[in-house]
Amino acid sequence: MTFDRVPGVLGRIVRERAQDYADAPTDLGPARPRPRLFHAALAREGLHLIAEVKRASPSQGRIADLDPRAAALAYERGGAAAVSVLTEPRHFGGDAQALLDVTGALTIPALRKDFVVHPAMLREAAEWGARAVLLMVSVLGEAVGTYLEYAHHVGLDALVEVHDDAELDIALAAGAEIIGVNNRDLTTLHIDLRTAPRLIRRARDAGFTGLLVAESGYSAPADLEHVRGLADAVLVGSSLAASGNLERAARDLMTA
Ligand SMILES: O=C(O)c1ccccc1NCC(=O)[C@H](O)[C@H](O)COP(=O)(O)O
Repeated sequence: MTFDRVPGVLGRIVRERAQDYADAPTDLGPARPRPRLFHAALAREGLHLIAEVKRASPSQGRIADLDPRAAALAYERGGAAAVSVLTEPRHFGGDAQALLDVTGALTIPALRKDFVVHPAMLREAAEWGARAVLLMVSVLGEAVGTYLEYAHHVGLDALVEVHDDAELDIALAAGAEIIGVNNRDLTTLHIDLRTAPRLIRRARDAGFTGLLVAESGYSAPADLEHVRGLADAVLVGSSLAASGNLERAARDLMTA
């Protein structure tokens, strides 16, 4: 699979990741049971927080020198239902050890947040203790259905991310159980908080009965009013990571 058609910053990142995994074996190993712990954490009544361990990003540069384990434990104490851990090294300051440190310490489930371009990344995520992976329709296109099967094979839930109507149609056709709508256009890095509520309504109108996650750009309780009663969860990184007190920031953000 080549990624020449993926534009902008995102294109650069995914081509780098494809190069990183160019020689990795495609074998997923034996099938593992899927306990659906990430799904279960978000499926209860109400709006849940997926708090992200995010040390840097293309839009913000350096955010905070977080210790991943301490950060994730603070998020857990602050009421997060799940954590997202970046493992992309060049632009987000992530690595395998960050995920291993988090999954070794937490009781809530962890999502491996990376730019999945190769089946080996799913096998790794399972081996490193993640309960879910991010699959981006903007990167994988129609192949997201195949990657969804790979994720399930290794026992992982998948957060299938979309940003526009065409990507949502692909996620629905692929049989996604959890769809994330990213408010951030990953080509321009522009954030529009109207994107998630619009596409979430569209998914429900199309008969989608799975879980819906609103992603990116949330920093205050008032921001969440756009998605309260619509989304099952919000995925928040930069504002929490930069707060200086992750436990309190997580708790304060979700207080209606
Ligand atoms: O965050 C970025 O600048 C970025 C740039 C290019 C590709 C992906 C990027 N971020 C991934 C995400 O969408 C976020 O990490 C996640 O949704 C949390 O967003 P935020 O709360 O705005 O940090």
